[in-house]
Parts: sequence; structure tokens; C-alpha cells
Amino acid sequence: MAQTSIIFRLELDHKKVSFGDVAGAISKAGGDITSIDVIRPGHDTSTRDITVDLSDKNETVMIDALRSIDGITVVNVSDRTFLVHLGGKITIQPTLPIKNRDDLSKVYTPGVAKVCTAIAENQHKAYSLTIKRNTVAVVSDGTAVLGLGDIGPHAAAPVMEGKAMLFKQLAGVDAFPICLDTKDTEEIIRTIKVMSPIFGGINLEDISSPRCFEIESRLADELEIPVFHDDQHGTAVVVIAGLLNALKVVGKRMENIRVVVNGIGAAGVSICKMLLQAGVKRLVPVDRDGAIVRGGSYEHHPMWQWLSEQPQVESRSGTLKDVIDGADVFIGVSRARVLNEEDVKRMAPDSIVFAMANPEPEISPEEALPHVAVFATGRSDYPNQINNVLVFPGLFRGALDCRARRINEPMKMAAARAIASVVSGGELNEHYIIPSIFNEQVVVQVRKAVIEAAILTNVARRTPPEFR
Ligand SMILES: NC(=O)c1ccc[n+]([C@@H]2O[C@H](COP(=O)([O-])OP(=O)(O)OC[C@H]3O[C@@H](n4cnc5c(N)ncnc54)[C@H](O)[C@@H]3O)[C@@H](O)[C@H]2O)c1
Ligand SMILES: O=C(O)C[C@H](O)C(=O)O
Ligand SMILES: [Mg+2]
Repeated sequence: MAQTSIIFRLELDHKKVSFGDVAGAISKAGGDITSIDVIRPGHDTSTRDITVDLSDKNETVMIDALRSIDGITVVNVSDRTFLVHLGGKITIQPTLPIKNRDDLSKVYTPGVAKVCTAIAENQHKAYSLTIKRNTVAVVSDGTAVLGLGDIGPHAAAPVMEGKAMLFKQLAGVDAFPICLDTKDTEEIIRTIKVMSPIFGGINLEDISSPRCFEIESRLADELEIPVFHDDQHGTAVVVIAGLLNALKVVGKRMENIRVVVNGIGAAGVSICKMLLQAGVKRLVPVDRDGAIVRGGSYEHHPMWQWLSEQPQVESRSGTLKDVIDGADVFIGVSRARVLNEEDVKRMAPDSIVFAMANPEPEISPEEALPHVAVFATGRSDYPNQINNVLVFPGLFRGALDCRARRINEPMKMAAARAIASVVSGGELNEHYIIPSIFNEQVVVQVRKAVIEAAILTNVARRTPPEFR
């Protein structure tokens, strides 16, 4: 169940209640007190901020329980998650101060004109003389935000700001969130193209399928900077990394496993493609209407049509509940709670379940864990977090540092292997198949692997000194 952290500001009338009564009521309503701050001490009454961890569902129960006690006044309730978003999560800062007219004349007119002219004469100088060398646009139209669906560009912003924070903190990449108020494929392509001169790369985010496929492939072809749809390829890369290690834990091989992928949207299509590249021979892609089968007809969806033409895709039709029977691996990038305990029980022995829908996985750990050998989700509050945040910071760090023209398949596979390799043989076990995002080796290794692959495949336009 999802946990949340709430701060209750309470005024206590000491003639009627003791702090012990408050603590007892909180615990009875299912909360854990994690901190207590005395805001106003007093003999007769006092005000305290009590931080409580509780399940999402218990919040109103808790408020009612506290209000019902004579002597407690609930002054305010604040959700700590909202508090960290107040005013947005990133800011822009100059790299040097402007202290006097001399400084001003260099960073701004008239001095700046010389620099502009230099770039006009040689456009490549934009990489050394502007923010282009280190800046990525994180672009969404708000149509497939996490698993929340089409919630619009304003509501998408907290996720895009979050991605920008992660880019900066983990890899030193300056990323700017851009939420577009259009769902029109051509308009999105055109908008990104016209704003591209200032950016060194484009990270597309939470754009629903199937539009995301055309938007990405057109931009990748038409722009000279890397364009990467995070939900497709970031997810596929991290899934392959997790699977490489999970297979070692259970002692199975890519060539022998039967894999069910549920949710053949942005993430699912790219995961299927990368599984095939990694050597999977039995693949069952499943969407809302059941399995996508070899020999089927999916004219309305070119990527599903492509999948149905692959020899490794099974021809047996059925619903998720049918095809899960005997599967070695389940990868969910669909919706919350589409699997239950009975379903995972019917998988092959030593099964692997990656339930990656956000914010609620396809099956909860409580239900899955007793029946599977390896379990992972996309969330930071459970073990084995398989999330594309392990990929995009290091991947763009590498792509920017070697000025890659694009991000190709060998670069993605190299990134997957690099992430997997951060967990050493001695550390690897069913609860630790994927490194933490706070493991500094992740960005270091992904960057290195991506640059090496870019140089080998001739998409690098610069060789960083340590690779010469
Ligand atoms: N952990 C991660 O790093 C990570 C990365 C990307 C996406 N995700 C999650 O994966 C999910 C899908 O993301 P996306 O960007 O691919 O979205 P998307 O909208 O492109 O695709 C979702 C697909 O799931 C299908 N679907 C919906 N309900 C289904 C059901 N009950 N059974 C089978 N298929 C169903 C839809 O028809 C669609 O094809 C979201 O919950 C998202 O948060 C997680
Ligand atoms: O944003 C995340 O946490 C992962 C992924 O990009 C998603 O859309 O769920
Ligand atoms: Mg996303």
C-alpha cells in the first residue's frame, strides 16, 4: 500500500489530553510517528507538529480520529510531498556575477556581439560558447504521464521538473522542462525543431503511443542532436539491465526463457525490441485486448504489426490470465493491479516479475513476493527499483560529452550492460539485481559505455580526452 508522510499541527489542551493520548490515537489509526516538533510550548496548551507515516488511505481516518478527541485541535494538515514541490523544484543561475560596467560590456552588449558573430561564422562554436554543450530539453505533451494517462501539460510539469532535477544532480546535465499545449504530432515535431538550436539533446517524456514513435523517429532523422524518448528506450535499457542480472540469480538464459510483456505502448514496444536483440526466443506481447500474435493483423498500429511479423513472437492467442501460465518472466508497463497472486502462482518455477507501472505496480510486493524468485517495481520505496532514472542521466552525459549525432542501438545495449555490471557477482542476489540510483558508479559506467559505443559506431563528433 502507498505510504505518505503527513505533518499534523495540533493544539493540545493539557487539562484534557496528554501527549500519550495523541500518540496512542495515531498508532491506533495506523500511523507511525517519525518526528515531533514543539512549535509553541505552554503550560495549559501547546502546539506541536507531528510527522506521521501512514498509508494513503488512512489520511482521512487519522484526521477524524484526532478531531474526535476532546482537547485536540487540528490546526493544519500538510502533506510533506506537496511541500517539496512548493514554488517548483529547479531554478536558473548565472555562471558568473555581473559586478560592474566592464563585466556588463563583456557578457552583454557590446562584447557579446563578437561572440555572436563568431558563432554565425561557425555554428559549431555554439557548443563551446553557449549552454548548448550541456543543456537538454525534457519535453512532454502530458498525454501519458506515469500511469496517470492524459492529464495535460500543466499537470505533467512536476514530473518534468523532477527529471530535470535528476539530470542535474546525478550527471551535471542542465535540463529544462517544457510542457507543450498540443497533442498534434506535426505541431509537436515542428515546435521541437524550431526550439532545438539552444539544446544539445532532446529527452521526450510521457508522450502517449502510438504518436510517440513517429515524433521520435522523425525528430531523430531531422535533427543533428540526440533525441531520446525516455519511456521507450530508457525503460527498455533498464529492463534489460535488470533482466541480465535476474537471470544470473535464477540460473536461466535469455535464449531459453518465455517472456510476457504487458502493455505494448511506448515502453512495451521498445522493451520487446530490445529483448529480441538480447536473444529472447519466446516472446508474448500483451495489450488490453490480449496477446499480440504472430501472423495477426494490426494495421492501425505499425509497431504491433512489426511485432506480429517477428518469428520469436508466439502465435497462441489469449488474455493475460491465459498466457501468464508457465511464463518465466513477466514485465508490466501497463496499469496498476492487472495481476493477482493466483496469476503469478501459475508462472514457471523461479519466475521473475518486473511490475513497473507507476505510481502503482501491476501487482503489489505483498502479493507477488511469496510466489516469485525475483520481484522489482519502478518505485523508490521497494527493493529493486527498475526505473529509467538509472539510464537517462548517464546516457545523455555520455552523448553530450562526445557530441553524439544520435543515440543508436549499440549505445543503448552498452548502457544496459554497464548498469548491470555495477552490481558485482558477490553482491548480486534476489533483492539486489539493480544498483541504486545513488550509486555513483551508475552514471560513470553508463557514460563510459555510451561514449565507447558512439565512437565505435561513428556517431561521436568529439572524442573526449580520456578516450583518445
Ligand atoms: N519504471 C519505469 O521506469 C517506467 C518507465 C516508463 C513507463 N513506466 C510505466 O509503464 C506504464 C506505461 O507507460 P508508457 O509510457 O508505455 O504508456 P503508454 O500509454 O504509451 O502505454 C501503455 C500501454 O498499456 C496498455 N494498457 C492499458 N491497460 C492495460 C491492461 N489492463 N492490460 C494490458 N495493457 C494495458 C495501453 O493500451 C497502452 O498500449 C505507466 O504506468 C508508466 O508509469 C514505468
Ligand atoms: O517517471 C518515472 O518515474 C518513470 C517513467 O518515466 C514513467 O513514466 O513512469
Ligand atoms: Mg515517463
